[in-house]
Amino acid sequence: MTPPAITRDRLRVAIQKSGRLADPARDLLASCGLTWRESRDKLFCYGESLPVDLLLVRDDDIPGLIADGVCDLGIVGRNVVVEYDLGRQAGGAPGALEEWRQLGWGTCRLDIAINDDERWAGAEQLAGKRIATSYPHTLGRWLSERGVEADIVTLSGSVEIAPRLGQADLICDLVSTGGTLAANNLKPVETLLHSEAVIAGPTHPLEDGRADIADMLLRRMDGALRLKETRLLMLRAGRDVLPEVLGKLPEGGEPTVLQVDGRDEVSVQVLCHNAVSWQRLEDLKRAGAHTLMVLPVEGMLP
Ligand SMILES: Nc1ncnc2c1ncn2[C@@H]1O[C@H](COP(=O)(O)OP(=O)(O)OP(=O)(O)O)[C@@H](O)[C@H]1O
Ligand SMILES: O=P(O)(O)OC[C@H]1O[C@H](OP(=O)(O)OP(=O)(O)O)[C@H](O)[C@@H]1O
Ligand SMILES: [Mg+2]
Repeated sequence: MTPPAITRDRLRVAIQKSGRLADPARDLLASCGLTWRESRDKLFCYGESLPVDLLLVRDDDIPGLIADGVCDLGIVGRNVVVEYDLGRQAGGAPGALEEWRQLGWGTCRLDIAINDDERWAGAEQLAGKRIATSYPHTLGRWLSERGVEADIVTLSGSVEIAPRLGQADLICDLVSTGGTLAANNLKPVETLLHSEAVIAGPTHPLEDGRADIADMLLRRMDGALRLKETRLLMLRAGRDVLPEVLGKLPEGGEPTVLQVDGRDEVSVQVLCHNAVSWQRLEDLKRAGAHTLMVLPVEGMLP
């Protein structure tokens, strides 16, 4: 069903109310200059500094809210987006969502895992087996791509104990450290999906004033994501050792070299787009630099 055309002059972003993605999502939006006032039931945040409101929901509800046009964007795991769209497609509807940005955190995998003491010989051995999962559509696609017919047992949680309870022969679930699998005597054997948090949005561009607001938010987000890793490296050095010191700077950045008043010394500043290691600082010190400082960058306009 095509959602009705909705006209709004404020952008609405769905984020997880509580759980793994809740705090990083709020931190990211706050780093874009967003401030908000929370409703009494803590389900809605009214954007004060920008016309961007937040809806606080369970992560599973985020794709549907976007597809129905209730929200414009959402911060959610790729695993949830993919499962939702495959579910729609299984029902004959077109996919409704796209990844507008990849955020690089909330990373995990959707893996097939079997009992520790079993041998893995490939997907064919799953024929006729019962597989417990909360991702029936993603698993279904993977199996059908391999021509394997298995029995998918859909569970909403505690998937890892299904084999022990006799509900299933193996599982397909999210894995990060692998600790939960190991605690349940299971081992991962195949990865169906590599996931991370994403900005999910509709497949079509936004209309009315929301398009400009979304552009601005995404522009700020791109800047914030880039700045997160960016550091300003500052140091001092005698003019005589400057070539050696410059040779030890991280690659990429263009250093600014300033004369220090009344001394035969310079101050060097350079933007680094990756972490500056202790080893790097020691190398610079050995080359003759002193008073080295690495500072986070809060904001930047080119
Ligand atoms: N072990 C993990 N390590 C890292 N990221 C994970 C892990 N498990 C899940 N994730 C990612 O974080 C998202 C949210 O996980 P969380 O456990 O908070 O969800 P949930 O229990 O479904 O919460 P909700 O109550 O909102 O439905 C997952 O959809 C996935 O993208
Ligand atoms: O590989 P690990 O680091 O052990 O993480 C994997 C576990 O994390 C998630 O569950 P979560 O802890 O969110 O509990 P839930 O299943 O109740 O959501 C996932 O469903 C796995 O059970
Ligand atoms: Mg959920």
